[in-house]
Amino acid sequence: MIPQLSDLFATARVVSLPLATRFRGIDSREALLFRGPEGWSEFSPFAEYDDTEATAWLAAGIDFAWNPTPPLLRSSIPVNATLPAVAVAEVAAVLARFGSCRTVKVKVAEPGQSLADDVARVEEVRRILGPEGRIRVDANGAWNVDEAEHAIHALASLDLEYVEQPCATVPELAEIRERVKYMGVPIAADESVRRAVDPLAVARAGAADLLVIKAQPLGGIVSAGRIVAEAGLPAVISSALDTSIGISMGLHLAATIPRLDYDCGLGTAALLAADVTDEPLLPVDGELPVRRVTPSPALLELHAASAERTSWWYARLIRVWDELTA
Ligand SMILES: O=C(O)CCC(=O)c1ccccc1C(=O)O
Ligand SMILES: [Mg+2]
Repeated sequence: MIPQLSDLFATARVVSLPLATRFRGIDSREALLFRGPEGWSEFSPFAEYDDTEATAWLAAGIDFAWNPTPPLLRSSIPVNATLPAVAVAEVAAVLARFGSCRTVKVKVAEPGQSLADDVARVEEVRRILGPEGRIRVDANGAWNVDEAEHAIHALASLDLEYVEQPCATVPELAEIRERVKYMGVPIAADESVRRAVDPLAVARAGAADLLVIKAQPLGGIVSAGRIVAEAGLPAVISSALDTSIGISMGLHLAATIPRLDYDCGLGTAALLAADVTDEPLLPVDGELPVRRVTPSPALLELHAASAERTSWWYARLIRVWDELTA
């Protein structure tokens, strides 16, 4: 069931949360929050996404607010720390925000940086985690196949759990996966799932060993859960740098997945310098509890987006709701 626009606007609030560390080229994260019969939910497609792409994000937000979740199979979710492409000198301080996580996802291939920067950053993470720590890297599709092969050769001695979206396209993923198979480095697909016309194409092509699954871009808990089941590959449930309310949606998705073989990328509230709740979903001993989140009125007020940005989000909500109900 899709609520009326007036039902959404009855509780809608737009917030702008400062980031502790620049991430994906942004210093603050905007989100539209609203409440339904099941509780608070989030609509936060990135600003540059068009209305068609944002439609799945709204379907997800509505689903989490209006529909009961499927049965929850666990009450706590192991999570990784997420390290933006910061300088070596900043690595320890950023990781400290996540508490003691055994797994770190390191952003690599940042525009304007070199492979040497990536190697130095991953070396520093390995030094801090020790040999038992699990390190995965995420290139956000920035390498071509040769660059990916070169980079994986340079990073492999640091012991990689997997490489997330080394290249942009499914055929490139298939090619790099074949080239590094002999090294035992698995390939994960993220953008090739959440931004693809067909999220199952990458699995069908045999182009990835595992999938990164995000609740909002994949249309919500039920829809994302179906994709995981049909893909038949291990899934890492991750955030889209959501507020604690969006993280809560991801945690509920993670709790419904029959098998969770990898730590989930849901620790990202630690990258925010402020949140909408007095009890943010920050990892403790590498875990997060599966629970809903209610924002604090004072924090909604304190972090309210400007009038101009609020109008922008309201207009976007109207357009995307129109597209969703068309
Ligand atoms: O997976 C994680 O550790 C955190 C989520 C994350 O990295 C992310 C957050 C916002 C936008 C894109 C991405 C990404 O995985 O590429
Ligand atoms: Mg990714």
